[in-house]
Amino acid sequence: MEDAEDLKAAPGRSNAELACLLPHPAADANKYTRGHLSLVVGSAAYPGAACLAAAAGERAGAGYTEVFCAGKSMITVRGWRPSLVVRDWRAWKPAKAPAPRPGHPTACVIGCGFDAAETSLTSLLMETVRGWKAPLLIDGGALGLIANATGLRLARERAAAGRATLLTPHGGEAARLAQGAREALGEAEDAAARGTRSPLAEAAGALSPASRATLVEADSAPAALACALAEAYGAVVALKGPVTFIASPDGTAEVMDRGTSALAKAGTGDVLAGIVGALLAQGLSPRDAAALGCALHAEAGRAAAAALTDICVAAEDLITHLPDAIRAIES
Ligand SMILES: NC(=O)C1=CN([C@@H]2O[C@H](COP(=O)(O)OP(=O)(O)OC[C@H]3O[C@@H](n4cnc5c(N)ncnc54)[C@H](O)[C@@H]3O)[C@@H](O)[C@H]2O)[C@@H](O)CC1
Ligand SMILES: Nc1ncnc2c1ncn2[C@@H]1O[C@H](COP(=O)(O)OP(=O)(O)O)[C@@H](O)[C@H]1O
Repeated sequence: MEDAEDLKAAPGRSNAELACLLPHPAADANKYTRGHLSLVVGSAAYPGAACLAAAAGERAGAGYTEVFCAGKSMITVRGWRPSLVVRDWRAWKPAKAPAPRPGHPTACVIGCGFDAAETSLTSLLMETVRGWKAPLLIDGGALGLIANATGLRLARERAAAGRATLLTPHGGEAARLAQGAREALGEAEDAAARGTRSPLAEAAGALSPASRATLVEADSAPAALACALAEAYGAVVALKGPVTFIASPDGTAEVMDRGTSALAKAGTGDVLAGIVGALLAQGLSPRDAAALGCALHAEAGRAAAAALTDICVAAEDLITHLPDAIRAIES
């Protein structure tokens, strides 16, 4: 990896490059071949996040959209959109799900509407990080729950097993992930001082000096922070903000700067997670799913602002205007 000062994210992709990735259904498609999206979302405190992420995922092309949520959230999610398949999250068994097979892509989104203070959700998350074989997108409150030495170790074990992970933090969540990586570095140093061998110590030892420096600093630039988190957690990281940086564990990064401040409203991140998760569930790589999903989200924000003004846009409007975003990218 380059020195932190030298880090340059590649410019955003062109419409032509993105249009090639759009997952139009094949003539012989059925709901299973189009992609199965499982969302583990929506605690009792935040049923709305489940509604937004799931509806966005369905609209972004997933053939079968299944929501696992708190029992108290089920009625809200069912009432919001009858086409969603809604289950209690006690029925979520990530390790028992079949491995993805050719022609039947699948992915999971976890964390929209999790409360990071709700530690009872930690086992649900860690079981998923450990057991879910297909691509996994971690968002919202789940990012706070994975931001520790155990979470980092499990994320790295997924990467070592060839299982894809995508993290979608906002600035506050990215700061927590960096704190978790610092905790892991500290534990690794303690283990090294004791002469104990541990996977965490080896992982921390292998971290590039640039990433180490970025994680230790309090105010790292977002591009460098996205790259350092990607390397530390072994995941693609889309660090959201007025400009979004998409970084991969190999040290490459790209910018997505199509957004609008009309997007600065509660729930727009849940919509993004649903869109990107649906693209993963339709077989795109994490890097391509993040690049296309973030661009579609931003274009939907622009289309919604054109129709409604940049004052009036709310998260639901992005779902309504997703077709305009697809047309903008195809034009
Ligand atoms: N309708 C709903 O049900 C909604 C549920 N949501 C869910 O609420 C949970 C908590 O998410 P929150 O983001 O509100 O709370 P967080 O606990 O993640 O964020 C709280 C703190 O993080 C920092 N922060 C937040 N956004 C930031 C940003 N964009 N840039 C820099 N720092 C930032 C601020 O210091 C803020 O006080 C998540 O699981 C999320 O999915 C939210 O997405 C809002 C909508
Ligand atoms: N000023 C801005 N300009 C462009 N995009 C923005 C701006 N503010 C927020 N966004 C986008 O809106 C989304 C907000 O996500 P997030 O903070 O996770 O919201 P929430 O947690 O409420 O769902 C991100 O995709 C982010 O890039």
